[in-house]
Amino acid sequence: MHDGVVVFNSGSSSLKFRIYDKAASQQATVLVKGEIEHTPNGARFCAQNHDGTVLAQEDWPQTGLAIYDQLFQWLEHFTPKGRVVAVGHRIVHGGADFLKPVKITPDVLDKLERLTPFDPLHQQATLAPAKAIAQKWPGLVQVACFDTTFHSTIPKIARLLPLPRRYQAQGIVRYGFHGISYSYIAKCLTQLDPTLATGRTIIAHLGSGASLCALKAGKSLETTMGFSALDGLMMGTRCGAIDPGVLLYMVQEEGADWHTLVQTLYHDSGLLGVSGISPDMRILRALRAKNPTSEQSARITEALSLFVYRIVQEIGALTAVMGGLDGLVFTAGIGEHDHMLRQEVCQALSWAGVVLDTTANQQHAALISASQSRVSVRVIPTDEEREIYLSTLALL
Ligand SMILES: Nc1ncnc2c1ncn2[C@@H]1O[C@H](COP(=O)(O)OP(=O)(O)O)[C@@H](O)[C@H]1O
Ligand SMILES: CC(=O)OP(=O)(O)O
Ligand SMILES: [Mg+2]
Repeated sequence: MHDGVVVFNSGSSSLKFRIYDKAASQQATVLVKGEIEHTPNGARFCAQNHDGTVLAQEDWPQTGLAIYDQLFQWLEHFTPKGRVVAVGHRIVHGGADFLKPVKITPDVLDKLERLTPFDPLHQQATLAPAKAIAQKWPGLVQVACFDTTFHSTIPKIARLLPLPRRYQAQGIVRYGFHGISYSYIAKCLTQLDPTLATGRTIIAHLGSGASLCALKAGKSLETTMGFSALDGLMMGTRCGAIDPGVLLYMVQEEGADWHTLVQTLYHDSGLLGVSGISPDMRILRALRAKNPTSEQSARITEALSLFVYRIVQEIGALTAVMGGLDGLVFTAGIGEHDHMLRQEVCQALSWAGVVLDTTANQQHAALISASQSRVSVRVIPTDEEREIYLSTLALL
């Protein structure tokens, strides 16, 4: 009989979950892993055994909170022999109060809920499984791990926003996100490439949400997301950093209220907004390949070019902050799988001494820079679930 630790990693386009074998402790042995991808008609659910055997592959009509009932039913059905001893969660915003993982209590839940205005897209969504479990199994130990934790090393001056001081007192400062992923990659680098781990490396977490982290001597020195997960790079449905004058225009000329702004900036912009088709890189690439000369493909090309342009621009800014660049790591859905995107970014970085090994890149090799490249370029699949598991274990 195995004691299991369940991990939930809610992202903006998916909910990834894992059951770890607690008996294997630090080895982080996965018993079951699965994912719920949000689709326009509901959700696509899949789960696999530790050996890759498919346990389920289903389309669910449920959306929102109803997904958790369905998922818990599946998990309960699957784990009657075992015992779940703890659940670890990715929570996006820890604010100023939560600087490291904590056990979830009603008071902690309450404080985290109050950070919802800081991140209307994720905070409620990442708290939802924790709240549902607290209701269903009130005695079960739950641990919150935060995207913001890894960035607590960012210098004070880089945290400040040049606004009137009263906003700083309200917590309106820069936090940074995707820190669970960056923490995992930083640890991988110490094993894979100690020179990069102690040098100046940019990690590009390019998924549905996207950001860059300037890692200097293993610590976060700067990152492209700031106060909220809306800042920085262009993303699947988010615009990233834009001139605040545009918001003033929307308010004044279109009468946009808070709801309209949230919808436009978080949900209707980015790759989706510019292509007018989809936020999903796989869909955009496939449509363009099918009919390269269509008007639709021209819009897709423009969206992809802007996506690359913003990454290159921000890599330039982070390189300046670090005083140079020794390494570049691609990770998350797009970073791990889209070799064309990596090639375009690397080509635009030849000024920084990046030379790509195109064959290694097409094969998604671990090291994709050529031997003469001044900058080592790597692809490291992220594993936020493992990071959450180990933090949860540490608090048990
Ligand atoms: N094989 C692939 N090729 C290109 N892009 C991909 C591929 N697989 C996933 N993606 C991109 O990655 C995104 C999901 O990334 P992920 O890191 O899982 O996001 P999140 O954790 O925010 O849900 C998808 O929306 C899609 O754009
Ligand atoms: C912080 C953030 O943008 O997360 P995600 O990539 O899951 O949307
Ligand atoms: Mg993610």
